[in-house]
Order: sequence, then C-alpha cells, then structure tokens
Amino acid sequence: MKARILIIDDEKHIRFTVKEFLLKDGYDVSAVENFDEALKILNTECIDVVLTDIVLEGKTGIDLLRVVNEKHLNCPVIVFTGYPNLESASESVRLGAYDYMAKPVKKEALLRVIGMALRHKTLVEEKNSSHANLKAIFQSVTDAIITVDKDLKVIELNDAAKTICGFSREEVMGKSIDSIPKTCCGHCVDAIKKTILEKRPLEIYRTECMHQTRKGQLVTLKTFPLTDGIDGCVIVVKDETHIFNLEKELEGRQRFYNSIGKDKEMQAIYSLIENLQNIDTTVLLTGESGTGKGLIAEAIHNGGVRRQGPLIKVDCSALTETLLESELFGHVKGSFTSAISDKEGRFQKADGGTIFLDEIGDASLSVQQRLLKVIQEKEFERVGDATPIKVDVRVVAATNQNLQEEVRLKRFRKDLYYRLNIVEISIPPLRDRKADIPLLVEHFIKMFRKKINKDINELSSDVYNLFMNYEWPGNIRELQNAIEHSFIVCNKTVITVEDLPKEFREIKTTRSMGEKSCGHDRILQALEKTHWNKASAAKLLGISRRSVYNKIKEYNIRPEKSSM
Ligand SMILES: Nc1ncnc2c1ncn2[C@@H]1O[C@H](COP(=O)(O)OP(=O)(O)OP(=O)(O)O)[C@@H](O)[C@H]1O
Repeated sequence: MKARILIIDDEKHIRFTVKEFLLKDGYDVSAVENFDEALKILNTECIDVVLTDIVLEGKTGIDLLRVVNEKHLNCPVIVFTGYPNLESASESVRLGAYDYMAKPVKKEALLRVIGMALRHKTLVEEKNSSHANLKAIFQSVTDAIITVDKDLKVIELNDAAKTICGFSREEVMGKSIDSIPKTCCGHCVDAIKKTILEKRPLEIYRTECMHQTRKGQLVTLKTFPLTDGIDGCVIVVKDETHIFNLEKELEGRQRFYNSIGKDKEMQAIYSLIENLQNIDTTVLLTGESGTGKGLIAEAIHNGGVRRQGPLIKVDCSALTETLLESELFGHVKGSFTSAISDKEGRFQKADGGTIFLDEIGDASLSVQQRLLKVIQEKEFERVGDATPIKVDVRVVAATNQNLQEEVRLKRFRKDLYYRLNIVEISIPPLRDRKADIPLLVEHFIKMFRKKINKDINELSSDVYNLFMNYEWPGNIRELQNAIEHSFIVCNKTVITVEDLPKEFREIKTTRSMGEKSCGHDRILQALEKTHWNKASAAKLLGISRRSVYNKIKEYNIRPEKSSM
C-alpha cells in the first residue's frame, strides 16, 4: 500500500510542486492550504507523514503538531518554514517534530527525510505492538510479577499481584515495597533485598505466606536481578496452594469418616461414596466378614443428604423369619402369638434416613418379597395389618455371600438382587491391602489405650512381621480383636508375640505365617488342582487373584516344577 502524505502550505506553488514530485515518487498525497482542512483529513484518514509549513492562516504548524500529539497519532511531522528561527525550531523539537527544514526545500533532501520518517513510523508501530503483546502476556500470567528498582520502588506489577499478594497497582506503584503495610510474613521482600544485594537469582520453594486474608496460601518465589538498563529485581510469586492440596489428596486420604485405610481400592470407594452424596440410590456392600462394611454404610449415610435423619441397622441373620418381618415392618397386637402389643418397625424408624440391612443374604424369600415392595413402592404394611404406610428411606444392604450364586440357587430373588445392586461397593479383604496394616494398628492402639487405659505405644518388630505375613481370614475385625487381646494381656509399653492370642503364638512357633496360611505347598496344590487357572486357584484358597500371582513370584513356582 502507498504511504499517505499530507502537505499543509498556504503557498499554492509549493503545494503543487511538492505534491507533484511526491506523487512521482509513488506516494499518495493530499495537499491543503490551512489548519482546518488539515484537521478534517487527520480526523478521518490515516496519514503516514505530515509536512507542514509553520505559518498557516490564523494558526501555525506548531499548533498542528500539538493536535497530532493530543490525538496520539503515530505520524511523524516534518516542519518546514521560510523564516527559520531558533524559537520555532526549539518548540518544534520540544513537541516531537520529526525534522525541521528551511525553505526552499530540496527535493532529494525532502525525499530522504520522508523515507526516514516512514521507517521511524514503522519502528514505532512495531515497538508499540510488541509492547502491547508483552503487556497482554504480563497481565494474563496467573503468577504475580512485581518489578522493583534498586531502591525497592515498585515500577511494574500485574493483575495477579492483587489476587496473590493483595495489593493493587494504585496502592503500590512508585512506592517502596518495604513501606507497604505488611499483611503477610514478608518472605518475598527479604528475597528481593537479597537478590538486589547479591545480584543473583533466588528460589524459595513452597513457603507459607501467613497472609491475613489468604489462610494457608503456599507460594513458590523466584527472583531475578535486573542489571540491564534499570537496576533492581523482578519477583515471580506462584500460588501453589491448590496443587499442594491436590498432591495431598492424591497421596490419599488415610481416613474416611470412621474407616481407616489409604489403599488405592479404598480411595476409589471413598470417591464413589462422595459421588453418591446427593443420589438416593440403593447400595449393595459386598466383602468378606470383618472388612468394614458397617463402617462404609455409616460413611454413606453420614456423607449423604440424609445425614440429619436416622441410620437404622438390622442384622438379617440374627432373627427368625417371623421376628425379622416384625422387626423390619412392625406388627399389630395379636398378629402372632407373642405380639402382645403394636410395634413400630425399623423401616418406620428409619423414615427420612437410611436403613442398613446387614447380612441381607440371610433374609427369607418372604422377607425378600416385602423388601422388594418397600424399595420399589416406598410403602409397606405392618404384619397383621393391610393399611399401607408410606416411608422415605434409603436402603443400604450388605452381604458376605455370593448373591449371584444365591440367585442361581433360587435362594435369593433375582428382582431384589438387581434392585439392591444398582451400585455395588466391593470392599477388599485385609490380605489385599496389607499396606494399611500399620495405619490400622496405630488406630487400634490409640483406641485401646483410651478404652483399656494402658500406656502401650507400639508392636514389636516380630509382631509386625507376623501381622504383615498373615492372611487375615477375619480381616480387620480379627486385627482389632488381636490388638484388644494383647492390650489386656500386655504389661509393658510394647506388644510382643507372647501377648498375642494363642493362634498367633502357635503359628510363630511352627512356621512363618505366610507359609502356614498360604505357603508354597498349598499354592502349588491349588494350582495343580485347577490346572494352573489362577482365578480358580484363588477361589479355592480363599485369596485374591493378585495374591496368587504374588505368591507364585514369591515362591518362584513354575508349571514345569509341578506335575502338569
Ligand atoms: N477400615 C476400618 N477402619 C477401622 N476399623 C475398622 C475398619 N474396618 C473394619 N473396622 C472395624 O472392624 C470391625 C468389623 O467391621 P464391620 O462390622 O464394619 O465389618 P463387616 O464387613 O460389616 O463384617 P460382617 O460382614 O461380619 O458384618 C468393627 O469393629 C469395625 O470398627
């Protein structure tokens, strides 16, 4: 595109001559005779260079220069005059004229100056655009960036400084960073001073700001000395609070409500329970006896929207069919021999809350039918009464039986199984999460220290080894019982093997626990019996598939060694 030149001169022949040779040189030229016409063009068009005479009708070229400045037009102004003098020359220079030329202006000289003015204009545009880019980057960075000079005076800061450090541009620009009232521990100011003094970069990893309004804010500070042009320092403050919290979360929660454990599978269970927080769905808890299904049921209730309502537990294995029906749904007086008065059932008691049906696999088919009705229709009848009672209850059921197998054997209703199994939470046995043993031990030691009031602090390393090698068929309940037993027996501060229940002591004196419970021979036997099908061997041994793989590796068992 051709460069646009505006000529302002009241002498017609100069306008004509200059315009002609500029047109010939390839410029796009407008030539006007006074200030007002020039202003009109500057207001409406993009002009690249202005050539103006000083003396204009009623105004001057200097006035035009002022307008260009006021409007922040990036357009170099070349002033020429037939009456050159010091006053107009110095005023032109002061106002930023690109050049000041005396008439008569030589063609070559003018073309050279215009060429230089255009290059200057391009450079200014490039500088402005990279400055705008840098400013946009500076402001968009989410780390606080603050620049100070060697006297600690703030010379630049971005918007993130307000979020992280709490002070705005207006409050601190031009002030010494040391004089700003402190709302934090001031580690950053110390780092800046040190950087300026020692002229070397510094990094402070994750320090707590102790900020009055940003509790727990953790930041990483990086400083760089400024030595090129301005002496001083730039500091970058990165808020790592969120990352730190996420890292901590990833490391795993060691406790979820009353359930202790940081195992990966337990973490997944905790997350699932959190996802169920606002969903009123039925949950089926599966897992061996003693794995903590009761605690998980409590966590589901306490972590959900019904936490203000009651949590009612019913052990379906503890009562006969009639008693269980009456316990769950209530009865009216005389409905069976021992029904001497009306009784409110557990479902009614659980209204607005959660009912936990433990050992659901032991409920009779008749109870199962009633359960299906209350889950589906949210109403039930008391034993001996046909009046339906409405209830709003969330059902959490648990079993250590294989319900699918029970369904296959027609001992458990398929429809009820699917109704209960909308969300299944399978709790791993303790042998598959042995890394949780130290945490659980610590928890139970604390618990029994309080309950039994003995100053016992730890387990001996022998006991630890034993616990880590044991297969824990009774899971966490067995571990809890073993520690409780030891607390009663132990009269020292450390529990040793002699304090453990008899079963453990016997194992210790014969072979190592691992060998006894699932040793080389047993694993090999199971593998041979199942033709090396690891899943079937695991089932046979009552351990997980992962444990079978671990044992094969541990005992270096190979198919060729066996009689396959
Ligand atoms: N993760 C755990 N953290 C702390 N204590 C636990 C944990 N899991 C289980 N326990 C404790 O172990 C005992 C047995 O737990 P719980 O009754 O919840 O197991 P369960 O799987 O429901 O057993 P069952 O199937 O025999 O009813 C309880 O005393 C419980 O407090």
